[in-house]
Amino acid sequence: MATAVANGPNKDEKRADCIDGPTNPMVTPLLTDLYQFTMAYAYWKAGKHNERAVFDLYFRRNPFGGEYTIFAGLEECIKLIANFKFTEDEIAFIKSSLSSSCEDGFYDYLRGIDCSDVEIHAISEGFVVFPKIPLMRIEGPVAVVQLLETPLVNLINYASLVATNAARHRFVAGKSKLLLEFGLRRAQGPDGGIGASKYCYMGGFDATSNVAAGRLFGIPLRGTHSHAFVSSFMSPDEIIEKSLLSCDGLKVCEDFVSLVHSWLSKLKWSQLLGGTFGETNQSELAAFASYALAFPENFLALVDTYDVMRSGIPNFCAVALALNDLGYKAVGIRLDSGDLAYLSCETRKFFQAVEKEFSVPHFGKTSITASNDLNEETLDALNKQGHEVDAYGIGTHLVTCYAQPALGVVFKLVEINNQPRIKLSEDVSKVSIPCKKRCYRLYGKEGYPLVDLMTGENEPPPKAGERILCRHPFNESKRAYVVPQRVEELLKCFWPGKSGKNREELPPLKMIRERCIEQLDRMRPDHMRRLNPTPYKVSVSAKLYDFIHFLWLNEAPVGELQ
Ligand SMILES: Nc1ncnc2c1ncn2[C@@H]1O[C@H](COP(=O)(O)OP(=O)(O)OP(=O)(O)O)[C@@H](O)[C@H]1O
Ligand SMILES: O=P(O)(O)OC[C@H]1O[C@H](OP(=O)(O)OP(=O)(O)O)[C@H](O)[C@@H]1O
Ligand SMILES: O=C(O)c1cccnc1
Ligand SMILES: [Mg+2]
Repeated sequence: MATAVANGPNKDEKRADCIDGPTNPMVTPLLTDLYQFTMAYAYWKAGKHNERAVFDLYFRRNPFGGEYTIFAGLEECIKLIANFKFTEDEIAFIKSSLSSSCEDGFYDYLRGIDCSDVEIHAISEGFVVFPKIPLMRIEGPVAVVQLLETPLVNLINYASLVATNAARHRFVAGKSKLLLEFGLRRAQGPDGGIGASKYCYMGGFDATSNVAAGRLFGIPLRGTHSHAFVSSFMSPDEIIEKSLLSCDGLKVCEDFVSLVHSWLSKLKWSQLLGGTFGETNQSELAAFASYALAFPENFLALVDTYDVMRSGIPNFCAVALALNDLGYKAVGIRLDSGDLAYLSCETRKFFQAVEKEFSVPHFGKTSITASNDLNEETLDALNKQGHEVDAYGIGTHLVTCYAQPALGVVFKLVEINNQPRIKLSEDVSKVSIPCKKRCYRLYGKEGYPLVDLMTGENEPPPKAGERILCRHPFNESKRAYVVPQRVEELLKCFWPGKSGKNREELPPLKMIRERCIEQLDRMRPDHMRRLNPTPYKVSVSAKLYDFIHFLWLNEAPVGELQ
């Protein structure tokens, strides 16, 4: 074990304490709404800026018509908090943006602030979460925490939305399918593209085509080729370098293209396949042969440029069989148009016939990737029809969150100077839940989470085996006694400020992904189904219920009828 240096922490300890800045350098203290600065000034002017405030960050409704959400984006929030400091340039810009009547003392104040006195409790990233439960509780000097509202909401909103979208696509596709995120070109700008790759991986995708995201986050990279590559070839005569070394390195095939041609003839005249196709497109054959020469160990062909069954599939098989002669195993094909259920089944039959006719073991299992405007509904339709797809490449609908463009994350004041605060609304679902709270997940005897429970900060925690009354926060008649088998505290300290608490580690992305998959597996199936899922119960303790309603009556003016 390393021994500590007398004058402070040793190198390892120092490194553990240092948190890099946000992935996107645009995430600075200026990435906020102007009104956060005007409020900060007004707090400062009123001498209120150091009042201790507690804000909850939460959302009101699960996205995509579902009953669950994946919490994502926390690491980037902590990276912002850890590095929150204004530069002189930024202060000069704020000064130029606020009224000239704002006093200089405010800018001295801004110069001095950071998040060393801010305390953040949060649910762990990758957890399944539900409406109204604080995902993060942010406590600190009111002016500082107010400045954090916009960037924190921004960092959580899309991250959680797209991670949930990915989890939902995974749910429909099934565990055995390979899911590839292909969305960069369609994402909402570079940050949308990078964020989509990170959080789709977190939500259960296997790989991305986004090279920058692969480098930044260590996400596995995968890809095929495009129609342009196929249509860029005119004929097999174009291929100059035709030799290919066998997989074992022991022999050289001097003319791989001729070998491919000979296989194409065998396919055409074979007993099982004869008559299913005639002349295939020769420029496509040239493209496939070239790709195989470039990547003999990773040959995957896009087969729909001209005609899937009459050209793409026979051409692919000819190249794959030629590769097989040299000891290579072709990876598979990608379908990017047409009826994906029908074409995948026909392709599978063709592969199985090739396996049988030419005794090529496992050829029937050659991988079929499908793409083209896929979304939850099309995946579901394919399942219902029956298909033979092994992998999906999904772009536009996944990364743009086409089905729902935003998760309504909000940031509400729940306490100031130890005084609970409430925000009332005509719409009960928008009434905020006051007080600095603790949150628990109560598990039932079958191991499923039963209910999430919010209590006041100082209430005794629920205990396994002890009956506790869980109440709907606003509906008097909805309540239930729960005897939890297990109790899990949800909010953990991710930024201790000056509290002296231990800080939770920020785990690597792969670990968050595993946690997310495990969390989803643990949910009761009726909460997860696509059609009419059962809402998960979110509740408050009896004491908190009484307090909410006391405060509500206290703050709401009594109407007068005339
Ligand atoms: N069997 C199927 N059941 C339901 N939807 C499917 C099925 N096969 C494909 N789809 C979907 O139908 C849509 C077909 O779209 P579109 O008509 O634009 O494609 P296409 O004409 O096949 O291909 P392209 O225009 O790219 O050449 C896509 O969203 C695709 O995902
Ligand atoms: O369909 P998405 O889910 O967005 O997935 C990514 C798509 O991007 C590529 O083609 P692109 O859409 O650029 O061209 P295409 O529509 O002509 O195939 C690829 O072939 C997929 O179809
Ligand atoms: O690798 C692919 O096949 C790919 C990548 C991005 C978009 N469409 C397809
Ligand atoms: Mg497309």
